[in-house]
Amino acid sequence: MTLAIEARGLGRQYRGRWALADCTLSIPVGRIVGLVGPNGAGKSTLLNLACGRLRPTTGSIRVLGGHPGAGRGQLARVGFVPQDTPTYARLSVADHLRLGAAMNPAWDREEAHRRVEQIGLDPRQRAGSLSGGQCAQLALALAAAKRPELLLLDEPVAALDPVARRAFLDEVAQLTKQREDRTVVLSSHVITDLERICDHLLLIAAGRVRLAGPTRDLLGDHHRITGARRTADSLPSGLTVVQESHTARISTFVVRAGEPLPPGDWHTEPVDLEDLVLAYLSTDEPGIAPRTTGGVR
Ligand SMILES: Nc1ncnc2c1ncn2[C@@H]1O[C@H](COP(=O)(O)OP(=O)(O)OP(=O)(O)O)[C@@H](O)[C@H]1O
Repeated sequence: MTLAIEARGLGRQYRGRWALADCTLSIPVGRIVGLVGPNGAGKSTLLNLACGRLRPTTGSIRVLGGHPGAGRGQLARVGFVPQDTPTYARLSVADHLRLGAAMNPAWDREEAHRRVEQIGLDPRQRAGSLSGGQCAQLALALAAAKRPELLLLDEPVAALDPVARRAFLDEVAQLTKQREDRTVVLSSHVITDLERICDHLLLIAAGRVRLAGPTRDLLGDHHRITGARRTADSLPSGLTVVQESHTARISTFVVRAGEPLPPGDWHTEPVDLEDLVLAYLSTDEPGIAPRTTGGVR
């Protein structure tokens, strides 16, 4: 099976400091991947490694079976919109479309014009006079019209107003419906946005992969347990305790379980994506990691 992204022991240093370390992951083609993590976690670094703008310090990364950025063929298969959505200030919107058409063999002219019209941009307007949100939308329209097999979007909706954001996310979902071998990776801090469209989660914290997999499986595996105050050791064995909190009388745990939890004197409920991400990020302090229970089942 060809993977959209496959990394083995991938690491990247900036001036001797690790931005990403020992990153091993596999992302199948055809997924919409939500890339999440706190500020400075290494998300942009990973996306830059995947498109070939950065080279690894250690390990390897393959994208659609090839080396990132290796030659025109590979570049044509991958679209990347960085966080700062670069456009050419002195060129007009129409110039950008012409440039896109000249540089991309699979350019979809109709799609590009449709998007620019939909966004309401004046083709004669120079990019330098567009608002931040309009610039971001132009960059996204260009990336989509390139019709890449893998689209990497670094916080694409951060600058968009709520209506534009919703429309954009719907368009991203459409992109993968149009072509089932198309993969989209988008980073965002707004988990509810990701929850709407993503079917795969990649959670990075402090330069390391903390959680990865199909969202449905991850949500099915995790539960919130609430009951009378107790220690994690009194829970059934084999659970991974991701997060725990206690009041004087009540204990709450977010746990990962490979199979359904046995009945007990506690209340069990599912978690949503935001609960899950926050639970993993709550264990982000050095030395605190999820642990496995060893109690009697
Ligand atoms: N060009 C650079 N030179 C030095 N350090 C860098 C450089 N780019 C990133 N870093 C550092 O690498 C780490 C990871 O940064 P990165 O931009 O990948 O994080 P991020 O998860 O995308 O963050 P954010 O959510 O804030 O955009 C941070 O500590 C950052 O300061």
